[in-house]
Amino acid sequence: MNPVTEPHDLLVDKVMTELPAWLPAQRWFGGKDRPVTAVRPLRTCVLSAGEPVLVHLVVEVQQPDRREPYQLLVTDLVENYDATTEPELTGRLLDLIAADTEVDGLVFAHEPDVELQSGLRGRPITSEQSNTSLVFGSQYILKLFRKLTHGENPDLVLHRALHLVGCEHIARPLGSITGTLDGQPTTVGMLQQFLPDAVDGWAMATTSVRDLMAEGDLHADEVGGDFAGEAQRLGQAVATVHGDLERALGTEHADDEDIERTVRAMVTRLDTVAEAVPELLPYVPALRGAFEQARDTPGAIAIQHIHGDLHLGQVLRTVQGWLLIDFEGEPGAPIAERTSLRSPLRDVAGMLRSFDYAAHQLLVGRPEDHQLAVRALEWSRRNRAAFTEGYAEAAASSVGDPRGRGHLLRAFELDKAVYEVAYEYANRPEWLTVPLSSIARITGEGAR
Ligand SMILES: Nc1ncnc2c1ncn2[C@@H]1O[C@H](COP(=O)(O)OP(=O)(O)O)[C@@H](O)[C@H]1O
Ligand SMILES: O=P(O)(O)O[C@H]1O[C@H](CO)[C@@H](O[C@H]2O[C@H](CO)[C@@H](O)[C@H](O)[C@H]2O)[C@H](O)[C@H]1O
Repeated sequence: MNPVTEPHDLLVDKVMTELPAWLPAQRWFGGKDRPVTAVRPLRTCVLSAGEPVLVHLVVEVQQPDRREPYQLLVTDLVENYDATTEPELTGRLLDLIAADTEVDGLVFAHEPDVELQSGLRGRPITSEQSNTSLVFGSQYILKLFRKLTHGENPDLVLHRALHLVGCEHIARPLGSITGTLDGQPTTVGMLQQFLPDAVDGWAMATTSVRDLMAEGDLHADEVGGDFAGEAQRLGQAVATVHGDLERALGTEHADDEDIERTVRAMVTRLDTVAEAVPELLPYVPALRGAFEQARDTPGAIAIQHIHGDLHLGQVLRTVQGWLLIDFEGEPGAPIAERTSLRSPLRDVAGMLRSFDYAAHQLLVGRPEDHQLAVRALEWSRRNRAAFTEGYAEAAASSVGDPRGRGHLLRAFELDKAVYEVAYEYANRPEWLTVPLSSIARITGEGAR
């Protein structure tokens, strides 16, 4: 007699056949620039066996040059099988975390001293991101990491460490979901305090840029939506978080070997990206020169745990001030790099890049508009200066004033721009001009 095929087995079989076509259409899928050659299931956890079925699935996505694990939550309730869009179903995840329990090898836990309200529905946030986040009531936000990295996710590790030293610029970590990847316990979800009134820095900054662009004869400091005061406070917040990370997890000084490794990594990334994106090729010699100059930075270079992918979309303005979110590092970088000790100037560089992005994204599709280009540069310079000023005011002694670190800061900024070239090429090709035009400006004009 044939064994009875359970509804969840049928569902998983159907999902597996559709994934090669479905995955590349998802914003969070990191391999959109190359074909999916196969998808195979790695681990299945049945959270509900029927009416409707809810299955947590870890799959390995195979592409010509890589094999990467991704997390999915699937159901037979909706046609595309994606359960994360179904608030009634995702509420179950919060209930399991609140109950501190284990289902089929998936461990749901709340943080010590945290008592959670259960019975809430989990609605997905609408902004398009690298992961999928669900909001429960006005209290909690659960991030389901899409591409999985073995072990504890740095987002959870750094949030916990910062919470323990009383950091005021993060959302409190409240719980986690841990699965298993190749036998290693691996974070698949993180629950945090949700700030319902928060506005992200990108929305605020681009509103300010639009205000300036709309006022033909006013300068950035004269228009109502001037952002410089916020940029300065943001600089202070970032420096404070760096100080808190240093207190929580320590700091070291980079030796010659560390610096050499950093320069080599920047050059290697440049070569890899230039091979894939021909538009970058004309800038390779100047970029290589800028990376090699980083060796000449005078004085000791402090290294520590940092945010790793800091930009205006990773900071939230709340009534209490600025919060930093998403300490996962660059989604495209290897985990060893994302968890290594690095100069906090990398975060400063990331944020400086972001001011440049906010100013110049309005020029996408209208590169000939000289007047707008001048105004964009004015906005960017004003806010970059305000941010750096704020950072210098609050920086702990080991980090100090970024303005005294010209070569290094410039190299980090250009390295980030190279990363962005790869990111835009894979995700938003029409935005490729944003990092490319910055590279042209920075390498053409020298350090600003
Ligand atoms: N604690 C929070 N309170 C309010 N909104 C949040 C919070 N954490 C994240 N968000 C919102 O969710 C979005 C995605 O969060 P993020 O951690 O950056 O996810 P991803 O890793 O997918 O980029 C943010 O841009 C922000 O708008
Ligand atoms: O998904 P994440 O937020 O972890 O980060 C990735 O996506 C970002 C875009 O959403 C990308 O950031 C780049 O674009 C931003 C504007 O959309 C800009 O503010 C950043 O400065 C720029 O780097 C980020 O690089 C990528 O890792």
